[in-house]
Amino acid sequence: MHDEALAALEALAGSAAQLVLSRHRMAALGQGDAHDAVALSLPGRPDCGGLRELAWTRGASLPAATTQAAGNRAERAALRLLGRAQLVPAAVACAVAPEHAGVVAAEVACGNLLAVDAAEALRLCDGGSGSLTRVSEARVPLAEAENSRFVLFREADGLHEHVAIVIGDVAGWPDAVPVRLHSSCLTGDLFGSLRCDCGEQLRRGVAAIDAQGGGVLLYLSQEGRGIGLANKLRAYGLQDEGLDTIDADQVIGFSKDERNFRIAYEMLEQLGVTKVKLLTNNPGKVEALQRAGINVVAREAIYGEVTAQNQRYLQTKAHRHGHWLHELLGEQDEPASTEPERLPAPGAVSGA
Ligand SMILES: Nc1nc2c(ncn2[C@@H]2O[C@H](COP(=O)(O)OP(=O)(O)OP(=O)(O)O)[C@@H](O)[C@H]2O)c(=O)[nH]1
Ligand SMILES: [Zn+2]
Repeated sequence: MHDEALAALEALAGSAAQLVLSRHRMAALGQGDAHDAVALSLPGRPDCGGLRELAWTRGASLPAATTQAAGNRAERAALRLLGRAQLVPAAVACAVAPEHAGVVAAEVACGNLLAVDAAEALRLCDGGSGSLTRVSEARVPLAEAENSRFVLFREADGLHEHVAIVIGDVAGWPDAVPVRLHSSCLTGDLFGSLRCDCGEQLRRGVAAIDAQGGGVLLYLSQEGRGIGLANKLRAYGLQDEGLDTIDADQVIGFSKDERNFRIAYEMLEQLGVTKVKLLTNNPGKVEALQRAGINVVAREAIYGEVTAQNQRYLQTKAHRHGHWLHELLGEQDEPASTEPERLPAPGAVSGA
């Protein structure tokens, strides 16, 4: 947005613009315990540069005399839509003054403005059953698993496509199907970035599933733990200034993990897979699948290499995300076992 657009918006609505920020951005601004969305009324007439600084710049602070209120449903929906589009979750909002309602309605009627119903937007962002369509599939032999099929699923609004790589024949599998949920990482998966362990985990995951006679790898369009590549690169810049992976995401307005693994449940359901052995170090993936109703009977570790460049990232995942990486990092407070852990039945997981 630029200053003329901001002025035009205020003139059309007949009210001063507010800045709507997420709870995580508010925490980064030193305002804990905020609502999911917070509407800020700023003193003076801030320009777009000032708003942008408050939205995602490190070290910014709220001007004195700023007042804040819990975001209403439209403001919450705006942040959810921005997050879904993997943009920075910060919105400029103007309430339409009663005497401007007619002009705004006319602009909507002639197509200059798009009216979006907040409740519908929230429903869309929440996904839910039936939101995935199985679109197409083909045999794609892989170096690590020759007998592979790619099955593509598309979300209802077409923004995201996810691929199930089905290795071998999983229909009618007698026991738990080996499954890996892998969130996309362009830098690591495709280019072998040393900042993370994703590329190795991807290839080792495919090889491990093949070695076990078959299974499914879900390649999920959730770049940067769901914040998108643009924001992941912003977060990398902040990490280069000294922040860890969680604090960097918070500066841009995101939680420590923006992914929703319900999509994985729906893909498995459509593939007829209900009982799985999960290849992961992430307790959140186990919990999410259990909660959705998948029977996760075992969990197997899947490691990449620790490098000088990714060590801090992996340590943060172990210490702040609670990932099972202590053995990999040579930290002895986790049972050292190469056997799959036995897991409790769905419903028995605490907090599920
Ligand atoms: N926001 C953010 N995302 C990152 C960063 N480094 C890697 N990622 C993303 O983190 C995700 C890692 O995905 P996975 O390998 O499926 O998952 P995981 O949660 O580490 O769990 P595992 O199953 O144990 O591998 C990918 O989407 C990467 O793009 C980072 O510094 N910031
Ligand atoms: Zn990665």
